[in-house]
Amino acid sequence: MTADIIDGKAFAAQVRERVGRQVAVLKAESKLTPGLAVVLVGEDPASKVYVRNKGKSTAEAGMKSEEIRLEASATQEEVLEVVTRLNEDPSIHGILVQLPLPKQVDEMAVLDAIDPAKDVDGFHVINTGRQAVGLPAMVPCTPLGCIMMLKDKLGELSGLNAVVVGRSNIVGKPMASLLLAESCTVTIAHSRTKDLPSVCRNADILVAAVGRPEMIRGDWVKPGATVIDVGINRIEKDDGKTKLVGDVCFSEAVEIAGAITPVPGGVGPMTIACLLANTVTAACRQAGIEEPNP
Ligand SMILES: Nc1nc(=O)c2c([nH]1)NC[C@@H]1CN(c3ccc(C(=O)N[C@@H](CCC(=O)O)C(=O)O)cc3)C=[N+]21
Repeated sequence: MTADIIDGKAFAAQVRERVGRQVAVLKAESKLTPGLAVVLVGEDPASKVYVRNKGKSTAEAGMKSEEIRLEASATQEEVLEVVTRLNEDPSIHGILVQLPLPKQVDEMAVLDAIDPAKDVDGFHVINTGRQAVGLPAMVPCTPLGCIMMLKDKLGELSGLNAVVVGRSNIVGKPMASLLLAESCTVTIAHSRTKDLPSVCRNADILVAAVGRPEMIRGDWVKPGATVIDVGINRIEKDDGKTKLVGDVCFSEAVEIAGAITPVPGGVGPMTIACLLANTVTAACRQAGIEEPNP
C-alpha cells in the first residue's frame, strides 16, 4: 500500500483564502489593514525567491506588504535601525527578518530587538517562552503549518508517539513543544542520537527537520506512520540540472507510511500561509479586537 500524499499546496491555498476573508472583514469593519514587513539582508538568490513569494501572497490576501533590502555588507547597527523603525511604525503589524543573516550580524540580537507583538516568525524568546507555558504567543510558521496538516490528517493527536529529527530553534524545538501541547509523547532526535533508525521506527508521527537530503530511509518509517518532511534541499541530478528533495527519501517512505508530505508542495507553502495568518493574528491583538472568523 502506498501512502496518502498530503497536499500542502492545496491546504495552503485554503488557509490563504481564509486569511483574505479575514482581511476583508478587518478593513470593512475596523478600518484595519494588516501590514507585514520583510527584511532581506544580502543577495542570496534562494532567499530572494522566498521574499518575492511572501510579498506576492501578502498582496493577494489584501494586506500591506513592505520589503526592506540591505546590502550583504550591512552592519548590525543598520539592521537594528530598520527593526526599530518597523517596531514604531503603526501600519506594520508583522516583522520578518529573513535568516540566515550575514556573519557580521548577530542573529540573536536582531531577533531580540523585534517587538514580540510584531514577531510573526515567533522566534523571540518571549514568544518561545509564552508558547512553552501555554500562554497566547506568536508561533513559528513552519511548525504551526505542520501541526495544521497533522490535525487535518489525523484529527486528535493525543497519545501518539511523535519523533522530531532535528533540534533547531526555528523548527525542531518549537515543533516538539507544539506536539507536546497536543499531548503527544515527544522524542527529539539529533546528530548524537544513538540508533536513529530504531528511534524513528517508534514514531506514529515522524517530523524530519535536519537539512540533509534524503537522510531518512523508508525502512526507518513505522508502517502506517504520518511523515512530515520539513527539509528543502536543492541537489544536482545526474544530468547536471538541480531539483528539490526533502530530508526523507520519498520514493522509499511513500511505500511504508500512511501519509506523507511531498517536497516541494508540502510544508513550504504552508509556512508562507501561516506567516499571513500570524500577521492577521498580530494585527488583531495589537488593535485589541477579536480575530474575525469568516
Ligand atoms: N525569518 C525567517 N523565517 C522563515 O520562515 C524562513 C527564513 N527566515 N529563512 C529561510 C527559510 C526557508 N523558508 C521557506 C518557506 C517556504 C518555502 C516554499 O514555499 N517552498 C516551496 C517551493 C520552493 C521552490 O520551488 O524553490 C515548496 O516547498 O513547495 C521554502 C522555504 C522560510 N524560511
